[in-house]
Amino acid sequence: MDLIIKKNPTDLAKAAADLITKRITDVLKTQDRFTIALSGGSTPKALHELLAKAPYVEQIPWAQLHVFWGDERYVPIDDEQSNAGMAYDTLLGHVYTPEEQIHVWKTELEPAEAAADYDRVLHEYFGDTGPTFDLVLLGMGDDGHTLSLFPGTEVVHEQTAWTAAYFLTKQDMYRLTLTAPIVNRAKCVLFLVAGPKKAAPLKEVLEGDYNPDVYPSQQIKPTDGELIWLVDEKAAADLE
Ligand SMILES: O=C1O[C@H](COP(=O)(O)O)[C@@H](O)[C@H](O)[C@H]1O
Repeated sequence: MDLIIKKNPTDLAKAAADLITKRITDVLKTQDRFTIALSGGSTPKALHELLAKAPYVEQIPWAQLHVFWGDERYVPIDDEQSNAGMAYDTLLGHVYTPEEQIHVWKTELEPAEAAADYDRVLHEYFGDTGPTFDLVLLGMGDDGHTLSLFPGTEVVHEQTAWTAAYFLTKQDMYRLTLTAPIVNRAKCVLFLVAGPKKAAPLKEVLEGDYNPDVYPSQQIKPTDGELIWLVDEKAAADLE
């Protein structure tokens, strides 16, 4: 595991943009497509906005990207809570990645059907064995959740299925999410974490006892891939 600490959210977004650009260009030297899973939340917005501008917008071969989302709120894409909607507004609406390479969770279906549909697409795309995404971008909530793996939910312990849909009582909404089994087969997982509210959960996730029911982010440990935590100084404040 690599831990990289940056001064503030602006420096963090720039470091993430540099790292992602380098990884995409390096990987595309040996294969013709790059598969990325985006996340939602506040932290990726600044990153997306940066990637949509010079120099990154010219450096990244957008047409070779295949885009998925780690999780989604069960809302229409034009709802302000939609992770895909946010990504289109801040990034995908400003670059050229063919629509058929952008895989949005189908929130027009019933939640369980939307999860089954995404699972089918992912299995068709990656096959049933071997590595999955070239890069998964993740955030971590103040409560230690990542993806839509929230504390105290059964999906945190999913061992087999690649996707799940469930009703998240505390938010009064359905959530659609990838699970640890598929994310842990990624070639690289990059967490982006910023702000003082993340300090206590980050310390527990990285330095505390293993307790994924309370800190679901602890479930993310790629089997063969890299794990990078890119955090700002405020989020890192409690670390040893
Ligand atoms: O609910 C969500 O939150 C997490 C963390 O978001 P942040 O705003 O604290 O950065 C995010 O990773 C996830 O995709 C999203 O659905």
